[in-house]
Amino acid sequence: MVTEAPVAPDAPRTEEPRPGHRVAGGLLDPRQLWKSLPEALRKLDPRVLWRNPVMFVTEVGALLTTVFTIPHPSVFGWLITAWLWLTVIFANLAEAVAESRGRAQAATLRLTRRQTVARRLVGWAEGAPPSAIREEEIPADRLRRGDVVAVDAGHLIPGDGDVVDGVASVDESAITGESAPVIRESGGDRCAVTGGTRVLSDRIVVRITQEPGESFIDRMITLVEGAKRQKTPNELALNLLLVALTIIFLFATVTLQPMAIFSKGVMAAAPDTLAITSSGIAGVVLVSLLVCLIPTTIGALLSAIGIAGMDRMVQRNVLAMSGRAVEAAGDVHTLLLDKTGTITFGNRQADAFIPVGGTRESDLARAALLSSLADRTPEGRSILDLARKRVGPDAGAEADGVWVPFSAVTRMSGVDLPGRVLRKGAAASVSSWVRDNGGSVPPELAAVVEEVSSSGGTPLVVAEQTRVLGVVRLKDVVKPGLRERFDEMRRMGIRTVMITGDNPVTAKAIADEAGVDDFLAEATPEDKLALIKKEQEGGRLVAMTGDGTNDAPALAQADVGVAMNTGTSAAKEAGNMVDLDSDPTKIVEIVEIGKQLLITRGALTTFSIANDIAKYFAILPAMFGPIYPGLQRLNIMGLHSPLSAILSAVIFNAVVIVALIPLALRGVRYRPSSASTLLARNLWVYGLGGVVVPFVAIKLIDLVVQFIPGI
Ligand SMILES: Nc1ncnc2c1ncn2[C@@H]1O[C@H](COP(=O)(O)OP(=O)(O)OP(=O)(O)O)[C@@H](O)[C@H]1O
Ligand SMILES: [K+]
Ligand SMILES: [Mg+2]
Repeated sequence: MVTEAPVAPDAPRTEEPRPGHRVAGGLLDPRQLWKSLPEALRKLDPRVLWRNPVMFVTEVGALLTTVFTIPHPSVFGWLITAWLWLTVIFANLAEAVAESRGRAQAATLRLTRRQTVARRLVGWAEGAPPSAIREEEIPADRLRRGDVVAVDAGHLIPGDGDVVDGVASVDESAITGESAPVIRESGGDRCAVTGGTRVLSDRIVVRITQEPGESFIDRMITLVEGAKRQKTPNELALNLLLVALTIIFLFATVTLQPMAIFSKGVMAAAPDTLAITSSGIAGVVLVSLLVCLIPTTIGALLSAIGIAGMDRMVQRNVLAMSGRAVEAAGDVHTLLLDKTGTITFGNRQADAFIPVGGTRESDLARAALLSSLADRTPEGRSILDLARKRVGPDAGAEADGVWVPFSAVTRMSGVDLPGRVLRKGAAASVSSWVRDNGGSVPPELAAVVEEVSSSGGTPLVVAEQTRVLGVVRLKDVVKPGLRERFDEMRRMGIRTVMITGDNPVTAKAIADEAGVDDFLAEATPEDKLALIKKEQEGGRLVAMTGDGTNDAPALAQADVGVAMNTGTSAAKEAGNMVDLDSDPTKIVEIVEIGKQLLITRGALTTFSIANDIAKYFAILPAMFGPIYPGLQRLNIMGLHSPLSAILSAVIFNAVVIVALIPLALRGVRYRPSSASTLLARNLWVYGLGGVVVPFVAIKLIDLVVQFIPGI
C-alpha cells in the first residue's frame, strides 16, 4: 500500500538576485584597519610569514636595518627601520582585514549550529508498517550517515539529509538569509534539507547524508573563515614569479655594489652627513633599495585579493568550495544549464489528460493514476492529484503490484499489476516500449505530443502493454529575467547551452523562450558528461548549473559546478559551488566575480611592477647624481637630498599598500566586454599609473621629510 502525500504548493522563489544582502559589503571601514592590527602583528611571526616570500624578505630587511642601526644610531636609520616594519605590518593588515569579514560571518553561522535533539526512527524502511518502527531521542551530533529521523512542524532539522517521506515547508533563513519558506519533498530534485533549518508545517522523514562534523554549516564556517584556504595554481605561479623577481633584485642590489659609489655621492652632496657613520648607513641604504625594488605591493595584497574574491561570493549567497573554482569562473567559455528546476521553476504539474485512439479520458486518468501510485517524483504526485479529481479520491486503493520507479535512463515509470502492465514516460521511450511489446502507436499521438511540446510543456505518454492510451501534459514555467542575463553572458563571450532529458520540441520551445544559444535534448546523464568533456577539449573551461541527482556527474566534471541549494545532496556534493538562492542566473554574477578577481590581480601586479621600476629611476639620479653629474639632469623631481630620496621612496612603498587595500578588497570594476579590450584598458590605467604615481608621490613626501633634521 502506498501512502499519499499532498501535492506541493508552489515554492516561493527568489526572482531577482539580491547582491550583498547578507553583509553590507564593499567599502572598507577605516576602523576595521585598527581592529585588525593585533592580528596583523601576530602575523609578523616568521613561521607564518615565510609563506609570503616577498614580505618575508622585507621582514628580514627590517630586522637587518634594526641590527645595523642599533650600534650606529641615526635619524635616517631609525626612520627607514620604522617604515620597513610598517611595510610588513601593512601587508599583514591587508590580509587580516580580508579575513575579518569572513570571521564575523562564521560567528553568526555558529549561532545556528544549536544543539538539538533528534528523533531517530529505528527500523524505518520505505513502506514499512508503523509497528516495525521504533522511535528514540538522541543528541543531533550523534547522528550518523544513513540514520533516519522524523521532524515535525516547528522543529529544527537535526542534520543534513534527503527527505524520504512527506512534504513540508522549511524556513532556511538561517543559511540563506531569505525569510520566505521553501518546499522540501521526497522523491524529486527538491529533497535535500540542511541541518539547522526549521520545518514550518507538516512532518517529514529525513535520511541523514553526512557524518558528524561534516555538515553543510560546518563546511560553510570553515570556508568563510578561510581557515583551510589553499593557494590556487594561479596564485602559486604568480608567487613563483614574485620570488624570481625578488631573487633577481637581491642579486642586483648586492652585486652592483652601489654603496661605494653612494658613499662618494653622499660625501659630495652633503659633507655634514658624513658625521653619521657611513658603515651603518651603507647597510640601511642597501636594504632600502632592495625593498623598493622587489614587488612588495602585489606581494602584500595577493592573499587579500583571493580572500576578498571568496568573500564576494559569500555576499552573493554563493559558497565556493575552493579558490580555484572562483578563478575558473572568471575564465569560463561555455555555460551548461539543465532545464527543469534551473531554467524552469521545476515543479512540473500535470494539468491535462489527452486521450488518443478512442480511449476514454477517465480510463486514461485511471491508468495514469495506477502507474503513478508509487512514483515519488513531484511529477508523479501531481498526476495522482489530477487523476483523483477525475476518477474519485479512492481510485486505485486496492491496487497491488510491482512498482517500476522513474529513472532518467529509461525515462519511464509504471507498474506491473496482475493482468495489467502500465507505463508512462517520455514519448520516444514509451512508444518504443509499446512496439517492443508487439503493439503499434496510433498516428494521432505524434500531433498531440508535438502540440504539448511546442508550448513548452512536457508530454508523458501513458500506455498499456501494446496500446497507447494518451498523454499527460506537464506544465512548467520559465523563470523570469533569464533572457537579459543570457544576453549579458553573450556580451562576455560566453556560450550558453541548455541540456535536458526532455524531448527536442519541448527543449526548443523552452530554449527559445529563455534565450539560450543552443540546447541538447533527450540527454542521459552520460550525454551530459560527454558534452562537458567535448566542450573542455582544448583547455576551454566549462561551467554547469544543475540541481538533480542525474546532474551530479556533470557537476563534478565541470570546472565550475554550481549546485542549486534546492537540489539534491548528491548534486551539492558533486559541485564546487552551492548557490543558496538557487538562482540559475546567479552564474552571471559568479563569472563576474571570477573575472573581477583575475582582473584585480592582474591590474595590481602590473601596477606593482611598473611602480618598482619607476621608483628605481626616481631615486637613482638623486642618489648618484652628485658623482655622475650626467645623471643629475635626470633628477627631474629635484629631490632634497639622497637620504630624503631614499626615505621618501621607502615611505611611499609602504603607504601605497594601505592605499590599495580598499581596491584589493572591493576589486577592480568590471563591465562586460571582451578580454582584449579589458587587458588593453588595464595596461594603460595600471601600467601607466604605476609609472607616474611614484614620481608624484615621492616628490610630495620629499617636500615633507626634508624638514626632518639629519635627512
Ligand atoms: N515521474 C516520471 N515518470 C515517467 N517519466 C518521467 C517522469 N519524470 C520525467 N519523466 C520523463 O523523463 C524525461 C527525462 O527526465 P529527466 O529528469 O532526465 O530530465 P528533465 O527533468 O526533463 O530535464 P532536466 O535534465 O533539465 O532536469 C522527462 O522529460 C519526462 O519525459
Ligand atoms: K617594492
Ligand atoms: Mg530532472
